[in-house]
Amino acid sequence: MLRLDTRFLPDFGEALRQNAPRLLEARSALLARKGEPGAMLGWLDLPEDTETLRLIRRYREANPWVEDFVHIGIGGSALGPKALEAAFGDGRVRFHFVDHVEPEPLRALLGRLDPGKTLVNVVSKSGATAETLAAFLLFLRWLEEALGEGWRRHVAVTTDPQKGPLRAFAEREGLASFPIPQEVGGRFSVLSPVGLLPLAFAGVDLEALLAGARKANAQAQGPLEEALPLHTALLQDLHRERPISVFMVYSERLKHLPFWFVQLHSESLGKRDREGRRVGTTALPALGPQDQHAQVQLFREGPPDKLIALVIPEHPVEDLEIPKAEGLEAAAYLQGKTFHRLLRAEAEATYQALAEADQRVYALYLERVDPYGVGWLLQHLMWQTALLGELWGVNAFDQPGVELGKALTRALLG
Ligand SMILES: O=P(O)(O)OC[C@H]1O[C@H](O)[C@H](O)[C@@H](O)[C@@H]1O
Repeated sequence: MLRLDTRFLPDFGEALRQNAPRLLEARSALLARKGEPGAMLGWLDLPEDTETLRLIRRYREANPWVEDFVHIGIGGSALGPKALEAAFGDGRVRFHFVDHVEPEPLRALLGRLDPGKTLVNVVSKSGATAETLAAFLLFLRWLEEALGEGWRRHVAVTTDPQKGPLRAFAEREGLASFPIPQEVGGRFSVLSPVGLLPLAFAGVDLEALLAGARKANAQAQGPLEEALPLHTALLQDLHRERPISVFMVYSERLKHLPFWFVQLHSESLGKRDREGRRVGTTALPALGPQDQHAQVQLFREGPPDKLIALVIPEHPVEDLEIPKAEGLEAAAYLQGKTFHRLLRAEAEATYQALAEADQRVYALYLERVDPYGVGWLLQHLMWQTALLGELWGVNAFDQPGVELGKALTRALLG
């Protein structure tokens, strides 16, 4: 269950009423394109895709020997699974996310792995991303040297269903491969095999994850009063003149989630609109309670250039009591309380303190940090982003601005 709280934004109810026609129009415009080739709305259907789930399950069961899982991919091909594995992985398979090209950590990783017990999963929609291909070549050589012809069983490829160099390679070598549906872009792909395959090896409850995402889909398409993504899209829209959109999550397990959101928000919305104007707000990742001791000073007393969204878990999955001890009177107020109660109190205190400093802040209450709740949150945020694309007149599903950097990298390498 996901719940929006706007108690410190008393003007929001009225704004929602006034903006209802715009919001409903944005949703209709988005849904009207569903099914059109190139509309890139395939992420809407991923939570329903039980066939892919079945294939992934079967592959996981056929490979019980895997002890180390190397996930090679970057951006949308890494950030979602990285966030969810950290949150919900059962630790039985060790995960290694290779979304960089720094030689020292690559060497160190190869040095610690046993090729006979390692599955190398290469993930790329385009099949042509430099960082991903470079790392894949390295791991391919390493597997071939250690295992000879047997290397093939140690590689899985997740890429475009038809196009691209990795698809061609997988077919030629007869490798296990999984499709990223054509109509699903990288940063909207966490519930496709991009996320599902690694998370199956991490022991995550995939059904619950997808069931949560289906709830977000249902809510988003329901009556305006219940359509939460329309509400948070409006909150972001009303504050678009504030250049910074803080995404602060009160959960250690979800510590990588803000980085997934940063790509989703920034790459989808930071671009030129149809009139050529530059639009977008800068997503700033933050974590509670750690950032209470780092960024919250700025959020409270710094310039009023931010909209702050707090994600706050309402209940723990499992709680833990803070023990009592003699001779530590300073901690007396903590003793006998639970850790969740402390976390919640800190979140509420920050929420209130920010509002009292006249900062614009709202909260998304997550019933529990579990796959169901987080599946819901992820799909909610994808809806929010897609709706903002409509409201701001930008195509939320392309990223023309990153192409020049890629071309220049190639040129520099000769
Ligand atoms: O999945 P890939 O095709 O390898 O792309 C990986 C990432 O790099 C690209 O440059 C895009 O900016 C991202 O949107 C994408 O997620």
